Amino acid sequence: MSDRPDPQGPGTRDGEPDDIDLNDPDADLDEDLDADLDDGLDEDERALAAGAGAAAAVAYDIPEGFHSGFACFVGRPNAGKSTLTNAIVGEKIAITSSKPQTTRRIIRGVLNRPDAQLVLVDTPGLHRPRTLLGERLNDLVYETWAGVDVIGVCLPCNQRIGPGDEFLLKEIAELPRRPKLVALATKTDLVSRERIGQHLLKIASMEEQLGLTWEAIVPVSALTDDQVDIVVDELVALLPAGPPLFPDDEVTDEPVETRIAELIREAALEGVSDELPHSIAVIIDEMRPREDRPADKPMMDVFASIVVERESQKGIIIGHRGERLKEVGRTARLQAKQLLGMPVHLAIHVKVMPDWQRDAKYLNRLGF
Ligand SMILES: Nc1nc2c(ncn2[C@@H]2O[C@H](COP(=O)(O)OP(=O)(O)OP(=O)(O)O)[C@@H](O)[C@H]2O)c(=O)[nH]1
Repeated sequence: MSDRPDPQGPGTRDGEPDDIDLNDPDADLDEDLDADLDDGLDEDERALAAGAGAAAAVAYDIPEGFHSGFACFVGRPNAGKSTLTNAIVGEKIAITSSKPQTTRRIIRGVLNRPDAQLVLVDTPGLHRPRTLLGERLNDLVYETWAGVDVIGVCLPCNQRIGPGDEFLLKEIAELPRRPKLVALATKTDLVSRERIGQHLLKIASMEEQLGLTWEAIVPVSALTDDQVDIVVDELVALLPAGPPLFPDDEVTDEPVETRIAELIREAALEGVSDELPHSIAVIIDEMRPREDRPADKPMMDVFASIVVERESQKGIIIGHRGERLKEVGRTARLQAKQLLGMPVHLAIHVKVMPDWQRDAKYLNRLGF
């Protein structure tokens, strides 16, 4: 797993952004802070985790028979991969959205158990590339598949298995080093037991049809938390023996700026349609603790940009009299507050990077 460049960083603002301050800066100031801000990592552990990344084993007392490794979920757009990742890790790490193909980044979630550490990687969906962004995302997917120990193939019960699923599995079957495969019949809450049964039979028949082997076939609903624990058991059982790869108090190695950017993008995606979801990216321009705050009442200033591809899209994001952008800001601010454990002052600009999905310079700047 290679560490990708951090897309965030101060000083990236340019152009003539729209600047709408969405905050009532004092709204949160008097609330008691109940979150513990100390993440428990000492400097050495932090350096190890940040510098050496996944390759580094962290020195702990490792019980006999400990297993660790990487798993990822694949499946057609909207198959429920991100939702399942979140259900397993138990904290919101990957954004979920009803829009297909909104997962763009690789995000690792780390599940720690006494006997094992499971590192989950969330990938973009594989699709026919129409832009440079599409090509780069596909490369990222193949790279991820080649590096994991187990792939959970998500086949939603409420949709027939079709050419898209078969294409995906053929691609996996052709990998030079094929990870172990587990079939996951997702979204069981949406269909009858009879339909689940038929779906499982169809999944089983794919072994022969495509020349692959399922190590397990598990029906699961991430939404109602039905059988999520069984999915974890099956994935863990397929990991190689080895020490933990990350400190055991770390849920994800995503930089906090990236997580906040994703929260803003998720809020911005709510209620937009057609091509717009794919045109939205978010940059954190700057994030710094407010200076004049008492030590026991810290506050974070976050300056972010929502990037779109065309002027007309800017208007949609901002909405009538800025109402839509205000709502995006409010939603994202509350979630960022929860994530950081302190009040957040969030200022969002909307700016246009014309056709950024096709422009190498913009893509580099956005971290793709
Ligand atoms: N009823 C039901 N809905 C689910 C379940 N899992 C996911 N969903 C919904 O399905 C939609 C897509 O879920 P995601 O987890 O974003 O799907 P994804 O496979 O990561 O999608 P992409 O990012 O497009 O690849 C969302 O509206 C989820 O709420 C489930 O177990 N049951």
